[in-house]
Amino acid sequence: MNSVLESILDGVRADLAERESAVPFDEIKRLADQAPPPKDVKAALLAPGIGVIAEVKRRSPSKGHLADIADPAELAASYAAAGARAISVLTEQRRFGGSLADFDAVRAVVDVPLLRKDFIVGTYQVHEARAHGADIVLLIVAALEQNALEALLDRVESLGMTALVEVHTAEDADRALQAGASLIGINARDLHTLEVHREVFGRIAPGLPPEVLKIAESGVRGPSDLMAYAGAGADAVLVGEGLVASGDPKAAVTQLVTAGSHPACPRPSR
Ligand SMILES: O=P(O)(O)OC[C@@H](O)[C@@H](O)c1c[nH]c2ccccc12
Repeated sequence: MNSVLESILDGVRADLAERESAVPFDEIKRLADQAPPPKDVKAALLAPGIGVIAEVKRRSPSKGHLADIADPAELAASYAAAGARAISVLTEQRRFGGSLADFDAVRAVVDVPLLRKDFIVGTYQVHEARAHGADIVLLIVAALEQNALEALLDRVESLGMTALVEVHTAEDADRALQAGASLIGINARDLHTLEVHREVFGRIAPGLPPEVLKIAESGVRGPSDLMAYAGAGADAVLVGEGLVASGDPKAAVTQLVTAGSHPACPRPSR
């Protein structure tokens, strides 16, 4: 595993150990069982047009500070009002400045499916995501051994949620399919250099079966990037920086949603 990812995971494990001692596993499981049922994520993503998954993101390892988000709930409500199909909330604290408090604030005000965007390393975090009302959980292939990936995917599905399985390479994509992923995110950001290479999507997506839903992750600056990803077979795009650092996230997400539902926007064939 590469060192950027390894050091992020070290921090994630340390923070997780603290939460596990504050709220024991049995308790988080009980809270997960009491949460309102998860939403039908695939139905939301299969609606006509290319979907936009809009992200609440304060900072990133590559750029540092991205945006002062005083009120994540207000930002998320504006995403949903503009027609975002789903909302992603970073909950990793050390590198991305996110938190479960941000997630809760967003969950309280929006009805669209919510993605817990974090580095999931164990089952505790999956139940924790459900306890906080998550519908989608990110599983990053590069961060997990194959047996862990498979066990976590089963756990996510057994709680009625949907796993977004993130890949960076064709080898990752094979592992995701092997694990049974039906929603795959192709992340254009290189894990080693942290640079974005948008053409990665077009290299990997054609090798995925048509019934797999494909999300293009990272590097969407505006409608023309959305159109390009759509032309390469994306069902939806996941956008963070391009919204939060735009100065007017509501206008930026509206432009993307409009482009994604425009008749000229390419559609995946299935
Ligand atoms: O801000 P961008 O370039 O629009 O990227 C969004 C999203 O793809 C990115 O936040 C992301 C993709 N996979 C991740 C895994 C962990 C943390 C963050 C991410």
